Order: sequence, then C-alpha cells, then structure tokens
Amino acid sequence: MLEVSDLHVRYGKVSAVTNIGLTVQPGRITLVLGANGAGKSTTLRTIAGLVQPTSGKIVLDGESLVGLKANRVVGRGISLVPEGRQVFASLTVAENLRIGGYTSTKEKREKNTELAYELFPILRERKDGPAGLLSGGEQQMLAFGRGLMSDPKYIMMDEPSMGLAPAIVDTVMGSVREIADRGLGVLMVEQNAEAGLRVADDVVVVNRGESVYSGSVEEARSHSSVVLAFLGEAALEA
Ligand SMILES: Nc1ncnc2c1ncn2[C@@H]1O[C@H](COP(=O)(O)OP(=O)(O)OP(=O)(O)O)[C@@H](O)[C@H]1O
Repeated sequence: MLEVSDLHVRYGKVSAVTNIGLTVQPGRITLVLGANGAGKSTTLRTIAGLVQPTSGKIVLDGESLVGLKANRVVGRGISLVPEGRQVFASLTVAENLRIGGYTSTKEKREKNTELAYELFPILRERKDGPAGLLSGGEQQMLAFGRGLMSDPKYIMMDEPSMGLAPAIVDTVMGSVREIADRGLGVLMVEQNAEAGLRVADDVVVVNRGESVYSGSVEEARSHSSVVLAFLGEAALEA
C-alpha cells in the first residue's frame, strides 16, 4: 500500500500543499479531484521524488520514500505519467518506450514493451515512426506505456484525459482500469471528474492544498457536496 499523510510542500514562500493524506491499494484506482492550483500535481511530483516535502509521510509497503531522489523512487516501484505527456517528438515510439525502461532489466523491458503494445495496438503499428507524428490521444497512450516500462507496482497519472476527444478518453480510462485489474495501484489526478469516477474505486477531494474528503466512489456519489462540486446538480438527481 502507498500511504501519504499530513503532507506539506512549499515552493519558496508559496505553500502548495498544506495537509494532504491519501492511500492507494494494489489493484485499485484512487482518483484525486480538485480545482486548478489545489495542489494535485505537486502531490504527485512529491511522491515521485521530484519535489521534497517540508513535512509529512510518504510510505510504500511500510518503508518511507521521503528524501529519495526520483530515480530511486522509480526503483522502488512507483512511476509518474506527467501532465502534458512530454514524449520525445523526434525519437521513435519504440525509443520513447525504451527510455522509460532504462532502469529495468532487458527481460522486464521486453515484457513491458509487449504490455504497452497489447494495451495500445496503435503503438505497435507506429513503433518505428517519430512520436511527434502521433495524435494527442496516441501520445497519451505512449506516455502511459512509457510509465509502465519501469515495471512499477504503482503508477501515477496526471490528467490523462487533458485535451482528448471523448472517445479517446474512454480508451485511455479503459486502459487505466485494465492496469489496475492486473494488480497495479493507480493514483490518478483528473479534471474530468465524470470520466475519472467511471473507472476509479476511491476518491480524494483536495481544496487549497488540503484533502477535505476521501471515500469510495460509491460513497462520494451519495455525498451531495462532492457531487455538486464536481458533477453538477443533474448528477445528484440521476
Ligand atoms: N514550480 C512552482 N513554483 C512555484 N509555485 C508553484 C510551482 N508549481 C505549482 N505552484 C503553485 O502551487 C500551487 C499548487 O499547484 P499544483 O500545480 O500542484 O496544483 P494542481 O491542483 O495540480 O493544479 P492544476 O490542475 O492547475 O495543475 C499553486 O498555487 C501553484 O501556483
């Protein structure tokens, strides 16, 4: 289990995260909802070791991750698929995947390349072409595949639906669910609450750097303030 408690993060004088707690279980998807600037991306970046917390706990299967550099966090089995995809446009699809597996053994790289191609057959078709020629949706699939290459136990996804057409959002969300069903723990930040709630198991709501609600998706759906804030009145009546 991945457990974050009482997390505080500052960028100089700016407090980005003031009290965030969440858990992610193997085989389950924890969805993080919250307004722009609430501290969602900072939380993921801090777990990933890209930013150091000012205080708080980040514990993976009983061991603290606080203070570890990003490459060590990857080595412990946590991978981040960043917002905005950030694929290497001039490299091929296959080369982008290989980069994600640079810490892995050859055997694991081959296994996870196959997994990425199995989840997203279009990547296999385009494997020798430049990633920059992929559509936005295909680039998101590639970023997702690249995140799997380090053979993670937990994968964090920062707004995977951003800028994608609804049909592609469904494909990406379906793959997030499939990965969880294969046993990975998923921590997903998503502005598209509807799409996220369709596949998630647990929800954490973040407001101005603090987690203010956490519970199962079922509970969240019956919690009127959560529904009203993220889904609108129509969803409450449904
Ligand atoms: N590199 C940085 N330097 C200074 N302040 C930052 C930096 N990154 C984020 N912040 C600030 O920290 C706060 C939280 O930002 P963060 O990006 O984590 O929020 P978010 O919930 O992910 O929002 P969004 O959905 O817009 O990405 C905001 O006030 C933001 O302006």
